[in-house]
Parts: sequence; structure tokens; C-alpha cells
Amino acid sequence: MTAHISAKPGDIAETVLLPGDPLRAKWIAETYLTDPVQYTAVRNMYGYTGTYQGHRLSIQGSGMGQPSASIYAHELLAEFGVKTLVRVGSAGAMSKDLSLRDVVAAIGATTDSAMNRVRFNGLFDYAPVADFGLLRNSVDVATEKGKTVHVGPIFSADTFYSDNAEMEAKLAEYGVLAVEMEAAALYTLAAKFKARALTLVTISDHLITKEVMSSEDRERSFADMAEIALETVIR
Ligand SMILES: O=P(O)(O)O[C@H]1O[C@H](CO)[C@@H](O)[C@H]1O
Ligand SMILES: O=c1cc[nH]c(=O)[nH]1
Repeated sequence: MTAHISAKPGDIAETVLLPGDPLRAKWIAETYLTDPVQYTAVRNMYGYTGTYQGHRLSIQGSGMGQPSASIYAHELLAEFGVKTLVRVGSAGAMSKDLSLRDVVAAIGATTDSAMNRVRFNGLFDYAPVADFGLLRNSVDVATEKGKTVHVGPIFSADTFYSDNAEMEAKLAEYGVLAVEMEAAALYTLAAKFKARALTLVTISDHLITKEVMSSEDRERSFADMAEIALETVIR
């Protein structure tokens, strides 16, 4: 039992998928897990454990933004013995080469968050990166399924409604594919706790074309990403 997760020791698997949206957690658990059991509903941030193809897995909502995601990642890693975290999020495309519903695997995450500046006393611009084995698995799984995963850097922003389109264009110029709000914190905490982490995101908005998906689609239509994530973690 922690401040934000009402589980007992052993209720949570060593491998956890982390969608920001707790209702996406519910959808993934009910769609893909055998015998899912809800172990927490604190703050309506649902968490479930079940099995996928015989492997014990948990799905835990993590909320929006790095402060929220860091609370869940920290408690999972520090208190529940979690070893592998795969974020399954939504993101806005910054590259013209991406379309709605494309899946991106984040090799690393640039951020405008001050969390790591505080963590490292302003001495370093720490480079939060994915676990290479998970990243490679995700590409292999997608290839075998005849699906595409775009691998590249993403931007973990503190602001959803940005006033700074110029800065986003500059990041895109430097190869950043998409914007979301949690990967940098997840990668940093996984490194701290000697665990593995990967962020997969599905493009739900397009910063260039201005296309947007409905909230219902963000909640329950990311089957490609969910299936790639599930197969990635059981390899
Ligand atoms: O769909 P999730 O996983 O929440 O991810 C994205 O969606 C939220 C913003 O709408 C932020 O959390 C962002 O990172
Ligand atoms: O953080 C996010 C998530 C989806 N779309 C965006 O533009 N930003």
C-alpha cells in the first residue's frame, strides 16, 4: 500500500504497462488480459493485474504530465518491485512524415521540465533514453506483425496548450517526431531504479495538419500499440 496505489505486496506484476489515461488501462486490461483483477482505484487511477499469454502483467494508469507519472513510476519501482515499465500513450505529431494512428517508439526524450534540473542541481542536461532491448523487441514485434513503428526522439512537454509553436518547429528540425508529457521522467526513474523502460505512443493529434482524435478513440482504439507493447514485454 502506498499513498497513491492501494495494492498489497505481490498484487502488481514485475512488468507494467503505463497508459496516462486510467480508462485506457481499463480497456487494455479488459480487452487483452485473462482474469484481470483491479488492485487499485485510488483517485480513479485504475490498476489491473492479469495474464497475457500465460505471462503475469499489470496495467496502471499514470495520469497526465511528469509529476503525476513520476509518482506512479516511483511507487511501482521503489515499493512494488517493478522491473519493466512500458508507457502506452498518445502524442501529437511534430513531423510531417507521421499520420494519425502511427505508432512511435521513443528512443529518447527531450524535455522542458525542470524536474531533472532540480535532480542534478542544474549541472547536467541528463539524456533520458529507452531500454535498448525493449526498443529492439518493439521493432521486431511490429515487423513480424506487418506493422510499422517509427523509432526516434520525442518531446516530453510540461504544457499541452503550448504558446511556442516556433520552439516546436525547431525541435522538429532537429529530428524530434512527436510531443507527449511523460517519457523523460519515466526513462529517468527507470535508470535510477535499474529497471527497464520504453515509451510507445500513438499519434492522436497532428501539430502540422491540425487533425485530432476524439477522447473515446484515445481511450479505446489503440489496438496496434497495445498489441505491440504486450508482445514486446513477454519476449
Ligand atoms: O494519452 P496519455 O497516455 O495520457 O498521453 C498524452 O495525453 C495527455 C494529454 O492529453 C498527456 O498525458 C500526454 O502525454
Ligand atoms: O501531450 C500531447 C498528447 C497528445 N497530443 C499532443 O499534442 N500533446
